[in-house]
Amino acid sequence: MRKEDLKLYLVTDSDLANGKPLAEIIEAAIKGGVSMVQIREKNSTTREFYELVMSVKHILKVYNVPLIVNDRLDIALAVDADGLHIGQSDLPYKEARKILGFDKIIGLSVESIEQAREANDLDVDYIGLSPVFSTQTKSDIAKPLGLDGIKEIASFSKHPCVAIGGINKNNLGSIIEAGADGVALVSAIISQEYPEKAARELKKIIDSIMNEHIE
Ligand SMILES: Cc1ncc(COP(=O)(O)OP(=O)(O)O)c(N)n1
Ligand SMILES: Cc1ncsc1CCOP(=O)(O)O
Ligand SMILES: [Mg+2]
Repeated sequence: MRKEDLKLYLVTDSDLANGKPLAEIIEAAIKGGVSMVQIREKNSTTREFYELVMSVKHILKVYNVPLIVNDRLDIALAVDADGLHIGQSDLPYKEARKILGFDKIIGLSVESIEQAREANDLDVDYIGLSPVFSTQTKSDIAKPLGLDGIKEIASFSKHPCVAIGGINKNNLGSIIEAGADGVALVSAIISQEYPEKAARELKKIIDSIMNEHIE
């Protein structure tokens, strides 16, 4: 995985898609600049989750965008996904790595400074700083890390960092300024009438801030 893949990371939730097919939203979002996609289904059966991933897999392949499965190692294996995202209550990282091997991407959520320090002892591919702000999209969230939390974690973490939770076009710039390598979003893309336009707008903000820092 390249660090750049984390820049604009789409996390899906078909319950928030207003009835639109997820494949359509994903393709539009990729055209707008999404660089990585995680399929996250909290209210689906195993079969539905599997079939959903299979139905979008070819799109990600065509655009060469990594496909990550949330929570479910079995589904990640069954669909031969590029990787798996796990949190602090999911399968332990070491077990997931043993089964998936080092060719696959494994992302781990950290919900505190302490967990981010512990993650420095693991060879995860990236960490998800979760949540940065409060959000309606996920009910069981930890206390928001805020921009200060992102700044602190980015200063010592040896892993690429992607922030998640309550991110939109108005606060995204401050997260990149705080040192995150990217942002992961659900509603700011999935629930929009024009996901391509929404993604393009978000990508433009990220690029303008990152380019400022290079110059
Ligand atoms: C990129 C990214 N970061 C954090 C999370 C949250 O994972 P987790 O804490 O396991 O919560 P659920 O998503 O499983 O509800 C994520 N999914 N993606
Ligand atoms: C999956 C997840 N993990 C932490 S917050 C969150 C939901 C983010 O959704 P949104 O981008 O709509 O706030
Ligand atoms: Mg999880």
